[in-house]
Amino acid sequence: MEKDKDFLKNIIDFENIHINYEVGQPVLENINLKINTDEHWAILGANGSGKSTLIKLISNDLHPNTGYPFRKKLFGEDRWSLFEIRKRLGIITNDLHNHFGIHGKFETAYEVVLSGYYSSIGIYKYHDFTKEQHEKVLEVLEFLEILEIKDKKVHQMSTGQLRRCIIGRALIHDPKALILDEPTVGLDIKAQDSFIKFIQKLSRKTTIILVTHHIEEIFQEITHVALMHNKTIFKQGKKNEILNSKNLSKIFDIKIDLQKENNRYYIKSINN
Ligand SMILES: Nc1ncnc2c1ncn2[C@@H]1O[C@H](COP(=O)(O)OP(=O)(O)OP(=O)(O)O)[C@@H](O)[C@H]1O
Repeated sequence: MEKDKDFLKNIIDFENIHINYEVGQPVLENINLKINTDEHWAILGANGSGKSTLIKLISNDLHPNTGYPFRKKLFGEDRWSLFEIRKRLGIITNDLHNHFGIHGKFETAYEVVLSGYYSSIGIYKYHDFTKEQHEKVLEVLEFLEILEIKDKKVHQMSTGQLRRCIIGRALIHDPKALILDEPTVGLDIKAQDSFIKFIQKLSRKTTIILVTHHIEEIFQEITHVALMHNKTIFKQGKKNEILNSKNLSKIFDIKIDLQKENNRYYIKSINN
C-alpha cells in the first residue's frame, strides 16, 4: 500500500548521489532531490553547473558512483527498463531535437509523433499501430496546435514546430512528467513567449521539470526551484522562498537584482 502511494506520488527520489565521468573527478556531489507529481520544478544553474549531467542521471544514461551509499528511485522503484522510463517520463533535450534534424528530416509531423509508440526515429515496416493509436496522434497534434502542419516534413519546419512535435512524441504515452531541457533555445522573442505559454498549458496535463539558465522562463505554475552550483544542488524548495537576488547572485557568480512583476521574474540589473 505504502509502495503504491509512493509510485503515484514520487517521480524522483534521490539521496546522496555522486557522479564521476572520470575516476577522481566528480561532476555531481551529494545530490538530494525529491520531485512529486503535484509539483512543477525549475532546475536553474550556470553553464557547466551540472544540469545536463543531472538529466542523464534521471534518464539512466549515467549511474551513481557506488562508492557512496545512495538512493535513486524513479516512481518509487530502484530499477526500470529504459523503455518503461520513456513512457512515464518524457525527456526533451536539444540533442534529441538536433538528432531529429539530421536523422529524421524526411519524417512528417504526424510520423514524429507516431514514432513515440516505439521510441524510434522514423517509422519502419515492422511497426504496427492500432486505429486508436492513430487517433491519439491527431489528438496530440491538435493539443500541440500544429494539426495543420501534420504532413510537413522535419526539414521544412521551424525550430518551434519541430520542438512541439518532439514533445508530442513523448505525450503519446501520457507521461507523468516531462523534463524540458532549455526548451526555448533557438526561438526568437515572440516564439519564446508563445512557447512558454504552451508549456503552461502542458503543465495542466503533466508535471513539468524545466531545466534552464533563463530566469524569465520561470512561469507562474512552477511551484519549486532547485539551484545548481559547485557540482551540487545549492538550494531547493518552494519557488517563492528560493528565487531571490542573493541566491541567484551566488549561483551565477555575479551581482543580480531580481525582480518580479505579473508573476514573472526578470533581472533588473547586473553588476560585477
Ligand atoms: N562526457 C564528459 N566527460 C567529462 N566531463 C564532462 C562530460 N560532460 C560534462 N562534463 C563536465 O561536467 C560538468 C557539468 O557539465 P554539464 O554539461 O552537466 O553542465 P550544464 O549545467 O548542463 O552546462 P550548460 O548549461 O553549459 O549546458 C562540467 O564541468 C563539464 O565539463
